[in-house]
Amino acid sequence: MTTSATSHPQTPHLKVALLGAGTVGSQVARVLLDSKDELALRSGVTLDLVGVAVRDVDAKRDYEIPRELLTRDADSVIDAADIVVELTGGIEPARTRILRALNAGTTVVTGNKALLAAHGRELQDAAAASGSQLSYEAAVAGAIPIVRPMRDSLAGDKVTRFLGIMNGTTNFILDQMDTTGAAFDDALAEAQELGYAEADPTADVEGHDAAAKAAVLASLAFHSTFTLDDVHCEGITAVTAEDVATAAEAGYVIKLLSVGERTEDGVNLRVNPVMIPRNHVLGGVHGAYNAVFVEAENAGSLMFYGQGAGGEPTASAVLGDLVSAARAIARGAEGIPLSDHAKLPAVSMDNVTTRMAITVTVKDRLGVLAQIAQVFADHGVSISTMHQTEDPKDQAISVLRLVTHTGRHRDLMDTVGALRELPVVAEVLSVIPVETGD
Ligand SMILES: NC(=O)C1=CN([C@@H]2O[C@H](COP(=O)(O)OP(=O)(O)OC[C@H]3O[C@@H](n4cnc5c(N)ncnc54)[C@H](O)[C@@H]3O)[C@@H](O)[C@H]2O)C=CC1
Ligand SMILES: N[C@@H](CC=O)C(=O)O
Ligand code: NA
Repeated sequence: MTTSATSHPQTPHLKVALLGAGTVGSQVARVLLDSKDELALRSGVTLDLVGVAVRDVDAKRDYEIPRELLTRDADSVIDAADIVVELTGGIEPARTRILRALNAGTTVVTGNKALLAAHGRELQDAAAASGSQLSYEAAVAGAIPIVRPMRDSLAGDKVTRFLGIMNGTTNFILDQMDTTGAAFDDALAEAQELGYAEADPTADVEGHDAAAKAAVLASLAFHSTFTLDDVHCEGITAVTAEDVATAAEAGYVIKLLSVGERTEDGVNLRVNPVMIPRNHVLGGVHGAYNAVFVEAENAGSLMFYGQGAGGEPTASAVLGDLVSAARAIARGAEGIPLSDHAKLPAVSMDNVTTRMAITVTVKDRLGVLAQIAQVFADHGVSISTMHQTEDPKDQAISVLRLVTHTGRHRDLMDTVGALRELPVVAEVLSVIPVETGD
């Protein structure tokens, strides 16, 4: 930290190094450079962007960063900085670079949920050992303040559950399929164009990004360490236009939900596509918007809503962390070590209770419905509604749409397994949990 630079002599100056100048990084650079005076007045600290480490200094960027700031030498800018902002993504070299900064006592701000969900504990320990700060508001639900409220505002409460829409790309795709009838691939291409998707959008559509966020948020909510492997994860690639249309006919909409739920034995973490009533508050979360509900013993229900992806919204979260970290450094404060003292284990899906919408095609024979009903009864699963239509392509086949009453996940999946084995069942077309909002 210095106080000698010329433009803002009255405030302490901090050197900021930026790693990565893509969708989010270029917007962070824009705010740091274009709003430097305003940020200094607001925070009492002048943030000097001293270097931007990139792979290609000549690449075209959303915001033109002065050429003299760009470098391919990440280590030099890290070593020269008071605060390092990591926005390159992925595990390596991001992990090594962040550790280099933290081990040297340098504050780090990152949006890298993939890294945090894999090596979060290692990074927290490095920060604790050197007294440096590690902040990552952008890593969960983009612009929405949720990491800080979970870490600080709810530190005196006991969180019992969070659930929400935490991936902008998949919400955008599902919303486009629902509202415009767009094809999956076209909606994904548009989400990529708008800067919502990860560098490899497989992470979005397979649910890994939402699962990483669930692990990061759960670690804070339940004072334990969870990784990506602890999250039951199903993406949206198996969701068809027919599923979306069928859900719509029944007054439902399909959303990719991320849930962290305290149980008797630990914490269940899951990400999967779920049918929710169209008039449910999560049914009204459109485009790349995200929403997170949190339930805590004393606070009751809380809801957080906002833009979950995109360069500018995500830059807002990064800048919030930056200003906050700068203020702490200026006061001489160290980072706050994050404890995982509760050490709650991740528990499997087996005992999670849910309702399930199951669509099967059956051979249209006498007694087929009785056979189907028997399979459900054998597994202790009760059917709530059943709707039979003729397959327009084949009159010998019927399409059966069933919705169950609430049952244990394991019983429901065993039922589906038994249906697959039943000779009268031609195909199990889809199996989607139903959230009733009760
Ligand atoms: N795009 C979004 O809406 C959000 C992104 N994030 C996270 O923010 C981070 C950045 O995301 P985006 O800006 O969207 O990604 P991006 O792919 O647009 O930008 C990453 C940039 O880093 C550069 N880069 C990659 N490896 C590098 C290396 N080894 N050295 C120097 N530069 C390197 C790439 O060339 C690219 O320009 C990721 O961790 C992502 O998960 C978090 C919240 C929202
Ligand atoms: N790819 C992510 C970006 C924000 O975290 C998403 O679509 O939500
Ligand atoms: Na956030």
